[in-house]
Amino acid sequence: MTVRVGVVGTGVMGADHVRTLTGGVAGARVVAVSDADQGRGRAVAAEAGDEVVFHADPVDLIGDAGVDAVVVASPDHTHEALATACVEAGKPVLCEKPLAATAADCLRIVAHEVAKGRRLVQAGYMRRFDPSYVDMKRALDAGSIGDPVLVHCVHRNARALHFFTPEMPFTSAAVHEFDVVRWLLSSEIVRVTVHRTRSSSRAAARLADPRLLVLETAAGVTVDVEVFVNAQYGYDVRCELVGELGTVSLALPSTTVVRAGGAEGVAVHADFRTRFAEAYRLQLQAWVDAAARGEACGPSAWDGYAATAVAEACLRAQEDGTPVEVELADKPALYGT
Ligand SMILES: NC(=O)C1=CN([C@@H]2O[C@H](COP(=O)(O)OP(=O)(O)OC[C@H]3O[C@@H](n4cnc5c(N)ncnc54)[C@H](O)[C@@H]3O)[C@@H](O)[C@H]2O)C=CC1
Ligand SMILES: O=C1[C@@H](O)[C@H](O)[C@@H](O)[C@H](O)[C@H]1O
Repeated sequence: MTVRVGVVGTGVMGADHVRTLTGGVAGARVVAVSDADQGRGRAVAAEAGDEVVFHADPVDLIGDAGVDAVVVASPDHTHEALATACVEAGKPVLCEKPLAATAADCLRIVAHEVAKGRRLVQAGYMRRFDPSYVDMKRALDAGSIGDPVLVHCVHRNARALHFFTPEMPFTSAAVHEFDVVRWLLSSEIVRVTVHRTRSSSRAAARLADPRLLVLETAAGVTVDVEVFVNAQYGYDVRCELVGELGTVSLALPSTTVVRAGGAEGVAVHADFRTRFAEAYRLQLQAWVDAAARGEACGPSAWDGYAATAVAEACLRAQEDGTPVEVELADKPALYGT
């Protein structure tokens, strides 16, 4: 079966997903796109193929009988309404992270899905499909490093995007760490502390950057996260799990090492699109395969809610630097124990 996919939002990520679905994912065909910017949307549609339909209104794309499943890659504040419309239409949706702009918005998506009685939403936390994170989890679950005690994370961007607000280092960047740590450790994050340091002179006026976060999980593991969205030199994501018997880390994301001019080195990625290209592809492939089976896989709407709830706890914690508890709603049975 070929899954006919509609993509809402054809900016940086949406256009990337259209290209990946067209050239790197088996069993899928992009049949429709939508974007508030008609020129951009129509250009991406034309590039994807003559038969790709452009819908000016994303709700029309979701309702299109020729669309089996939807990717939502429009801005965060649009996610709740669009993901909910997909659930109402009974169509699988891969919704870019964060699942929605606030934890309350995420929880409303969860409530719609629970009322529908089946999982239709996959949150776009693609690191769960990244081969090196997958290997880390495999090593941990196999007992190779013993029980985990600490995790060290680094999340650096070369430059914050023009639309970055002071909240976004938590709600848009570190939210990836919140998701991947919950998944790696199979444990909820229950408490957060946000440490300020001197801000980089390269940060925008209202942006405190970098930040150091300390997370505590229900199982008592402590996690530190450096989030630095104006690190200048490139895109750099690191993670090391420390266990009672050893450690496991992400390897340098490079296939070659260059030795020249008396130095040895690897290239640093410019942004997430190249660093996580294979993760985005594997995420889409898993989503398409699950949609063809009438199932859902990967991070759920509940996972999307939990990650954003941690981000909101960080926003409260930054006010005076004291630890803040993460309050989660009761987890519906649809999402397991
Ligand atoms: N998983 C990941 O690593 C990444 C995820 N993202 C997420 O992807 C989403 C999109 O981000 P970018 O592509 O960077 O943004 P972008 O600004 O490049 O693209 C967004 C597109 O959505 C369109 N749009 C705005 N409102 C719309 C609406 N109501 N309906 C349809 N189209 C609409 C805009 O015209 C624009 O073309 C965000 O939620 C962001 O957080 C972004 C970067 C990386
Ligand atoms: O989701 C993403 C961006 O929105 C965010 O701005 C970056 O910091 C992340 O690394 C990237 O994966």
